[in-house]
Amino acid sequence: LINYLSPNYDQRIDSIPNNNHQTLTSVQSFMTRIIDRNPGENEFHQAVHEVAETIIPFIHNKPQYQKAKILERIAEPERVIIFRVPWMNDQGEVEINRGYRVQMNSAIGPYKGGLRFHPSVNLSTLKFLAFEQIFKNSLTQLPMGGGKGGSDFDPKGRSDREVMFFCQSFMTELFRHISSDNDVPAGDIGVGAREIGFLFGQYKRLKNEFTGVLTGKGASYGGSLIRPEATGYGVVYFVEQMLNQRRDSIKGKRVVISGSGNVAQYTLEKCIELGAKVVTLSDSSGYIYDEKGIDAEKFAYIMHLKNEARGRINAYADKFGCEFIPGKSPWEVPCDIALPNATQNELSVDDARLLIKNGCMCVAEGANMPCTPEAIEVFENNDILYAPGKAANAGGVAVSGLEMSQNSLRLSWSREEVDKKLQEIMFNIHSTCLRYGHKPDGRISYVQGANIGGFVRVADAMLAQGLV
Ligand SMILES: NC(=O)C1=CN([C@@H]2O[C@H](COP(=O)(O)OP(=O)(O)OC[C@H]3O[C@@H](n4cnc5c(N)ncnc54)[C@H](O)[C@@H]3O)[C@@H](O)[C@H]2O)C=CC1
Ligand SMILES: O=C(O)CCC(=O)C(=O)O
Repeated sequence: LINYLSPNYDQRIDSIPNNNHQTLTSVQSFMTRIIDRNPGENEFHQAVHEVAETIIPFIHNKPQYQKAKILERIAEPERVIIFRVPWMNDQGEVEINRGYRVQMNSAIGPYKGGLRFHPSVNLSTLKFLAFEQIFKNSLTQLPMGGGKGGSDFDPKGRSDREVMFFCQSFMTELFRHISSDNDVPAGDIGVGAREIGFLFGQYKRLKNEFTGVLTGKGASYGGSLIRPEATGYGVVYFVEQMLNQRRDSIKGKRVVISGSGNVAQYTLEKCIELGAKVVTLSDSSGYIYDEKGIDAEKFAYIMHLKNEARGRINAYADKFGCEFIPGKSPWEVPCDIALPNATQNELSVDDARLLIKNGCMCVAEGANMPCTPEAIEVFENNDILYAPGKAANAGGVAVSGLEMSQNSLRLSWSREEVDKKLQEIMFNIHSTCLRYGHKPDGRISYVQGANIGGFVRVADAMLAQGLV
């Protein structure tokens, strides 16, 4: 618990409406219970604490939510499935991984959220992601509950054949727990178009039916146009909304991006399109720094490098003659806007201070929970435009929701239609953040706005549905 209580915690919590010492005590006792019930799950504690800090003051004078223990119930998964995934590698050896699906909350729709294949995957990571997903999905205003799943399988360095065998074995257990009306997985780290294709093929074979049970499918078999682009584009649409609040825009801004996967790629593309200069990308080996800026031609190379050749980011530096900084994150590079798009807790309090010192004025999370709680506190205390992932990166799951609608209708909408809906959804999420994010001093906290805006809809649905 101490980890999450930073030195000026009292001061920070005092700035929230309806707050008093009782509120602080309530957050502490709530978190003590969460930590006792979920020992060792640090990422989950971190995600729940960030939400509790804003929701407990909000429900202070709302006895209906307190009496029904809505927050306590939201922090308890409805169901967790853990299973063995045996498969055979190219050398003919048996390998065993662990598969998971966390079905967190279905108050407003079927469980919805991605699958992550990465060696770091464990229950704590997936519970934090599934918990975040509840609020994010609610903010989209689409009928989607919260879920997340995955495996400690590492697709890196595996042949297509090995990835296919793994996906088939994973789905051979998962298929009995999901369906288009009860749980609809999608991609996340390590799960892209290739993996979704293999997973969908096996589901169809086992169930003998063609349904929209996964999103992020290829366009030729029911996928929505713009779904691959949606998370990254949505991040940039959200940044543009935040900057507009200050009568500013992204055009001409210097942008630092971490990651080079799906979210980073399409964030980069939209930044280029809107006239920003992106100077970095990264992967787990380090970052590239291209002072000239990454243009459309270089973007095409990255798409090939990461999605087809499946190479490392230093190949970009070799090809275009720029710097590669091994083992480091790009936050030391001066910028106007920082977009952490790789993974959780990749941006520390020291990184946050350095970014501000170097002139950064806006941070939006393409990744889930990439900034540590202490880094977020520094951003908010310094009046940096800071958008949490559950608001800024909601475009991906929003277009997944639109893919589900198209599958149900057995129709497909044009790129323009989907992109227009995506822009509207990001605009509405931004408005929701403004509506619920006002602090007593007149400033906007996007953290507070996103948490409360996401909570209300789920909480009201839970109240209406009784004690389930
Ligand atoms: N794909 C989607 O639609 C959505 C993804 N997200 C989040 O965005 C983030 C990135 O996901 P994707 O781009 O989909 O995955 P991806 O697998 O396409 O790319 C992940 C990127 O992060 C980097 N990375 C992973 N672990 C790292 C580490 N420990 N240190 C440094 N770099 C690391 C990888 O090298 C890669 O560049 C994740 O936090 C994910 O949960 C959020 C919303 C939707
Ligand atoms: O598109 C989806 O269902 C999942 C997206 C996702 O995993 C996320 O928003 O973090």
